[in-house]
Amino acid sequence: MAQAGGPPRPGAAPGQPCVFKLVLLGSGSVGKSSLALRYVKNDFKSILPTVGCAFFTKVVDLGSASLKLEIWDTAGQEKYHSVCHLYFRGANAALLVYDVTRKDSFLKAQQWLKDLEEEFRLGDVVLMLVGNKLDLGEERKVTFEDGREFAESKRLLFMETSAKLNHQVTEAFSAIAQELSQRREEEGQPQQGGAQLDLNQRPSGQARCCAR
Ligand SMILES: Nc1nc2c(ncn2[C@@H]2O[C@H](COP(=O)(O)OP(=O)(O)OP(=O)(O)O)[C@@H](O)[C@H]2O)c(=O)[nH]1
Repeated sequence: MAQAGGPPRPGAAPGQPCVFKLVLLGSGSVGKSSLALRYVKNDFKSILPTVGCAFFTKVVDLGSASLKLEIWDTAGQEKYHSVCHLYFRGANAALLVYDVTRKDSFLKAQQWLKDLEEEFRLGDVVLMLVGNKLDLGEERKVTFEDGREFAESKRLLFMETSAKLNHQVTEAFSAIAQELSQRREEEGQPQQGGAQLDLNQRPSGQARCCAR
């Protein structure tokens, strides 16, 4: 099980990409691990339910800059719910994942948003609602409009994906990375680490540049 506080964070050399923490949240079996696996390794296979949290990293090349995503894949089973709260501390972004064939998972994603509201000022975190298992369209219980309307009402990014068919998976993570990068630029922060880094200043919701 990954540690809630994250891996050790040695000081890194200037010129390294900024590091952003992204958490995957949602009910059990909605496809969080499959989305992470598809994105990081372009693979799809049978996966055991996550215990606690799994951890992936991916460097994203945005052309003008690159950034490193630390992807925290939390366990969706209800018995791990309270533990998951430990993992989203310090997150810069969250994917709220539901299964388009399961209404309960859509409602659970909404509940996760409420939990996040208690932990963060929502504007400080990039949030995306993701309806996964789009390939099971005939069994769909949550319409595209349901998802889009809820996302719009809460000012979330929104996408429907299929980890199985590799549909919109890279696009979803890339959209998050773009938004993180854009916000960073708007804050006037460098995209690469360097002299402006203040290692003592690490408020929640801010990217950590070269501090890892
Ligand atoms: N048809 C279809 N099945 C999927 C898709 N994504 C995941 N699955 C399947 O759904 C099941 C659960 O996937 P996981 O990725 O383990 O789901 P999870 O949300 O990480 O589950 P927990 O670890 O319990 O939180 C597995 O059998 C996957 O193969 C998809 O896009 N389409």
